[in-house]
Amino acid sequence: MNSSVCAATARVGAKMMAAVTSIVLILNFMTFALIEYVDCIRLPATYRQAPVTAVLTSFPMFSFFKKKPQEPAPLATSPATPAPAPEMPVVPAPPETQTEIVAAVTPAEQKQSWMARLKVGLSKTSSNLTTLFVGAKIDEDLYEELESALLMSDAGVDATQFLLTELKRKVRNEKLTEAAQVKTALRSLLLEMLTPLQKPLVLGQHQPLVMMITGVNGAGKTTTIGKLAKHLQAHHQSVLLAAGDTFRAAAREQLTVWGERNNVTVIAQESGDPAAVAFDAVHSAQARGTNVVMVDTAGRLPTQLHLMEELKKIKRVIAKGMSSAPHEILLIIDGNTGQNALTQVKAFDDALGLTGLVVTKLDGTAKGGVLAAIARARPIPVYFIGVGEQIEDLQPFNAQEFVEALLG
Ligand SMILES: Nc1nc2c(ncn2[C@@H]2O[C@H](COP(=O)(O)OP(=O)(O)OP(=O)(O)O)[C@@H](O)[C@H]2O)c(=O)[nH]1
Repeated sequence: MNSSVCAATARVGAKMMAAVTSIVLILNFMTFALIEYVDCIRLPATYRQAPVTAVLTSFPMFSFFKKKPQEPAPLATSPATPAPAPEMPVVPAPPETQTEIVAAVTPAEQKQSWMARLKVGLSKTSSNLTTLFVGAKIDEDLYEELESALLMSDAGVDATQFLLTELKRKVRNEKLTEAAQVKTALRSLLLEMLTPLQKPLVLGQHQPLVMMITGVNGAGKTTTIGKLAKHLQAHHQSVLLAAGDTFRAAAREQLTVWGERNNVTVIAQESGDPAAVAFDAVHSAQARGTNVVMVDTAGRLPTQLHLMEELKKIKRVIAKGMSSAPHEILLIIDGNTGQNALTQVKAFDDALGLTGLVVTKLDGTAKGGVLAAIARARPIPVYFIGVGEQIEDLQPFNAQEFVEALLG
């Protein structure tokens, strides 16, 4: 009897303990939830949305350029917290602060995927060039096939003839007997030809470094500006953009909104005078101590002479704002335009005195040979080549990598 009373009491006690423990747990949970809620409503709305904003801004920005902004963007915008504008004299940066944008910053895996994409981009030319050496005899037929392959790769008549003549000479002088040896000889000739185009964009020589970005419509100017701005920021350079494409509807707004999202100041004006926008941008960069100014310009054909005159005017007006500027005048070339790209290089160089080229879209139907044509006719440095729309798809031009992608 006593033992059964004890057991019953123990069971009742255990149930009571469990009930008390549950109540305490529920109370704890409610208190914790209440504290979280109170904390949460005390935070500013923007902070609570921060993760969402971060996700949005971490998306590739390039598709964004072609989208219309949801709301009209303000004209001259700065990053969310505008940098103070100290009155800074314009002095050249000391040499030790000079830096080059080089591919060395690319991590190994990224480098591999870049090479893979470059190879895919140039695969058409590469397969045309490499298959003709397989099991071939060194004779006129081989040279004729090589001539066709080079012409089809957009190398143009002059570069093709030059390569063939030099190759025949090499074969004779070095007494080459195997097709594979001829291929190796071609590889070294191409490398010799393209190496002079490999020059890095040097930063830190001017404060600010002023770059004018030009090109025909749709060549990839705005996209390249976006990618370059990111590269420059990665090299610890502050960047200011001048929305000098006052022609294409919404170009200014797109650049402005992109600038806001990426903490890059954008100078824009309603006036529609690109030279005035560029002038303002240079002054603003001097006042803020910004490292690099990139002046976007509207796309134009070299045959539109009045528009080419407008470019010359932008250049002159920039020089009024800073006598040594513009320090870089870049032409953006669509790699798919074949020999027409060479015509563009010549025309823009004659009008402006180009300092560098960026060849975009080498991932499409591009054949790559146009670089050989440029090397022969106008060896202007190719600072960057692009194989896609992501930031990492724009990389400094490296002749060795390029030849490897073409000839394996
Ligand atoms: N596949 C590929 N597309 C690219 C590359 N670079 C740019 N593009 C695309 O090319 C199109 C034109 O690029 P934009 O940067 O707008 O060209 P733009 O020269 O500023 O054009 P306009 O302002 O009209 O003169 C866009 O759809 C870009 O996403 C590239 O390397 N590869």
